[in-house]
Amino acid sequence: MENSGEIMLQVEHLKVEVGNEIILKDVNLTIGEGEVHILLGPNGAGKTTLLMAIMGMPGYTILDGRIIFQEKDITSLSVEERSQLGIGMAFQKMPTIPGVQLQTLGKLIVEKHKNSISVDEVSEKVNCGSLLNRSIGQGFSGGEAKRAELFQLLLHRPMFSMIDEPESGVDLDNISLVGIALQELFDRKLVRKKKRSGLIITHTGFILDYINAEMGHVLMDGKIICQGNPRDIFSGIKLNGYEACVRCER
Ligand SMILES: Nc1ncnc2c1ncn2[C@@H]1O[C@H](COP(=O)(O)OP(=O)(O)OP(=O)(O)O)[C@@H](O)[C@H]1O
Repeated sequence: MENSGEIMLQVEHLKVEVGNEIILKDVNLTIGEGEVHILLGPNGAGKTTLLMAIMGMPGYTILDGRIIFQEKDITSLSVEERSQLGIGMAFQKMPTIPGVQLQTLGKLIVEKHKNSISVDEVSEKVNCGSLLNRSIGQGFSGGEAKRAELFQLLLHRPMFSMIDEPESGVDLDNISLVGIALQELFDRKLVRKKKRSGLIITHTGFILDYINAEMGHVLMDGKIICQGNPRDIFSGIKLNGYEACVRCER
């Protein structure tokens, strides 16, 4: 992946409240065009909160700071407006929509985005064929829900994709499918040289075997306390735990 030097997303001094608790205190993050960044941090650190706040989900109140996407201040825009600008997300827990089949949603996304790629083509990539005529999310196992989320994201192909723990609940047979699908999502050669970017939460680092991520960030205590080469950060954490990140604070 190349970086043209243009900034895709900038998060400045972000302070976010969820359910009367301040979860993010002062988050700063810059992601360039064509870059994929990895977000690490212990359970409860606020990784999902950061993604939800960038997406503009209700319940994630921004008390201070700004979110700039492709030079536009999106801090007060709705989820729909952010989605129209090119921000998309695969959630950690898939929402359930009884009565709406996954393939119906897939076809709507294809129509809306006038994609050349078909529902069947994408469902094959993430092994979703058997889920297409089921209600979205209803009774899906953890791994099925994760693959269905990626199915929607691959059809949507946003300029900026956020993915919350793509590996969680996915079995060993399907994990390489997920890795390859994400590799393709960020492959600019396949998308008319558009420099798509992403932010991926991972606990296992599996995605680093598939995507040459530019940067890793560690979120702890409501702030990004460490950033750098994702592989170095990940192996440091594996060896010494997140407490070593607090001491390191590079
Ligand atoms: N509605 C809520 N009310 C109160 N606290 C909340 C609410 N939603 C989330 N939290 C708290 O916010 C903190 C951050 O949660 P978040 O899901 O962002 O963490 P995370 O880093 O993604 O964790 P994990 O690695 O376990 O997925 C947690 O302590 C969580 O309990």
